[in-house]
Amino acid sequence: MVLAAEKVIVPLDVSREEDAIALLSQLPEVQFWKVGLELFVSTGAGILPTLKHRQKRIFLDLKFHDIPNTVAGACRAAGKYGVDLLTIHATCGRKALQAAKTALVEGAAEAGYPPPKLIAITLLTSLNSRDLAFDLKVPIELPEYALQMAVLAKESGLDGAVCSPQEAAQLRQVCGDEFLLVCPGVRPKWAETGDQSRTFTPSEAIKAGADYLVIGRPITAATNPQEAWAKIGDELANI
Ligand SMILES: O=C(O)c1cc(=O)[nH]c(=O)n1[C@@H]1O[C@H](COP(=O)(O)O)[C@@H](O)[C@H]1O
Repeated sequence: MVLAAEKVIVPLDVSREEDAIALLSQLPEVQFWKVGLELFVSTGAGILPTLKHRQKRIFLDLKFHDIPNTVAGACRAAGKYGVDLLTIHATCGRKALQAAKTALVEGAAEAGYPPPKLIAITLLTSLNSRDLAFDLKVPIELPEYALQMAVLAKESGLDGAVCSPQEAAQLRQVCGDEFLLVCPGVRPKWAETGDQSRTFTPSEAIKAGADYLVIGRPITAATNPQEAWAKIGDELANI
């Protein structure tokens, strides 16, 4: 039996802090929340102390992508927030990933926090094989590309990767049990796919080896978010 509260991260993809706080209140069972670009760019870091005050875990998903010196500076600053997870694109390259990890650990230590886990975006779950081949001009198969990005992250000292659940089993096999796999692109059978391309259902994603599932709109855009959360909870409880 898998508990949704231990496995599901819900993104606060809203532009107003009051809407984010309304979601926290509507979904008290959710323990792990994601703060991403929309909320952070709209309102700044103000939501983070609110989440900490409520003893929630925080995934700060700012998807850094820059040169080593710049990502290191951003990671040092992010480490001071006391978050649990932080994202960077694997395509920053080895030197930037290594510098980011070092700076993140130092920043957290300076603020008296344990080191957050730094996880690498392998290939956004909205992209498909055609996008990769024809637009991004990457001449290798999509699963192999995602795997190589995860291997780069692991070799660079990162703690895990963000991947589609469709690639989770292969990444788990190659990167090992300690490597954290966080999977967006999760859609219950009853939910719309929207802009996600590489999806699995919650139970398929867990069975494939995901440590955490990021599930947003199927819950947060539902007419009744509490009911949607409960349905996902039932699906996971029956694995
Ligand atoms: O880093 C992420 O969390 C992320 C990576 C990725 O490849 N795909 C992806 O959808 N995400 C995030 O996961 C969330 C998915 O939300 P829904 O599509 O509403 O379930 C969004 O907040 C995205 O920013």
